[in-house]
Amino acid sequence: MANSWWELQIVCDLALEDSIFWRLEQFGCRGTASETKGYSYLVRAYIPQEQVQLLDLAALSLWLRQDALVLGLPIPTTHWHLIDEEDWASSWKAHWQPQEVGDRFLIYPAWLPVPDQSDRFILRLDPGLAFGTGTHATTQLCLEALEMRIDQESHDIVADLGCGSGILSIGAIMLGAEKVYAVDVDPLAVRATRSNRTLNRVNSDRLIVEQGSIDRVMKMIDAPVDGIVCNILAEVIIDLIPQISAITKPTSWGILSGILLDQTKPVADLLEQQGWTIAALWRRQDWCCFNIRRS
Ligand SMILES: C[S@@+](CC[C@H](N)C(=O)[O-])C[C@H]1O[C@@H](n2cnc3c(N)ncnc32)[C@H](O)[C@@H]1O
Repeated sequence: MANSWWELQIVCDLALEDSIFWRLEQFGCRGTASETKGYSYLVRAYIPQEQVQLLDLAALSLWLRQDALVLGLPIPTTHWHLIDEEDWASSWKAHWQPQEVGDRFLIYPAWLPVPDQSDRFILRLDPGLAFGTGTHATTQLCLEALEMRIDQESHDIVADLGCGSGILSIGAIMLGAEKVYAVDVDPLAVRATRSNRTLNRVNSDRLIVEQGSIDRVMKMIDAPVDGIVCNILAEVIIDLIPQISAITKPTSWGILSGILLDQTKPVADLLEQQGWTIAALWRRQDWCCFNIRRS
């Protein structure tokens, strides 16, 4: 079958959602969707056929079982089958619906007709193969934190590290950021952010997107930024913190998400060593989001 995808179906206890999403992301899954099935939860995830062997899928299933055992939760069942590209797109799209996030945003799948009126910012997205549909707690925490940080008067210049679909960059622009520098190591994320920029009619002078990480941002900017938003995993964030400090100024703020509850201490310790104040620590499910500032 040309351009085939593995569709993984995992039936699990609701409390396992976070650890399963984390495993699937680590494994390289490109799209995920979930729905409640009675007292259980059905997670669907997709990965290109050529990227994994059957043995890899068996190993993933084992990790998911072990995670559940460690957490003392019922063991999830994992099934997989091949589907073609067209079925992948329609299957995943059928499960993703518009969603209100925070007080200001309505995240809207690109393929649905836009409502005539809304008192929210309609953030249209086709994430393609990139992460960032707004359904994940870590993304929601960032959008809500951006609502608190940015307004039309603040004229903030922002860096979005690990932009995925571009959801946070576009959200920041809608709230009033003057300019956003967005980077991602994944070329598919860069492509998705650029096409979502067009979809939301954001000028390419205001949202500058390049492949890379914070060292790329250092080359893109001509002065330190006012704010940083970074929704990656704790291990990556820890590596990035010294460079984040280097591209910010004494009045800058930061929003760091994607950090599991039991990973907060090393992140907090390093931030404090680097002269950051932790203004607030928000939690949703097992995920935490640091709202930080320099002064
Ligand atoms: C959890 S997704 C976040 C996507 C989007 N910002 C959101 O909040 O929904 C993390 C993204 O970071 C990217 N990434 C991982 N390590 C990175 C690094 N060292 N520098 C830049 N991007 C990175 C991944 O490719 C992925 O697109």
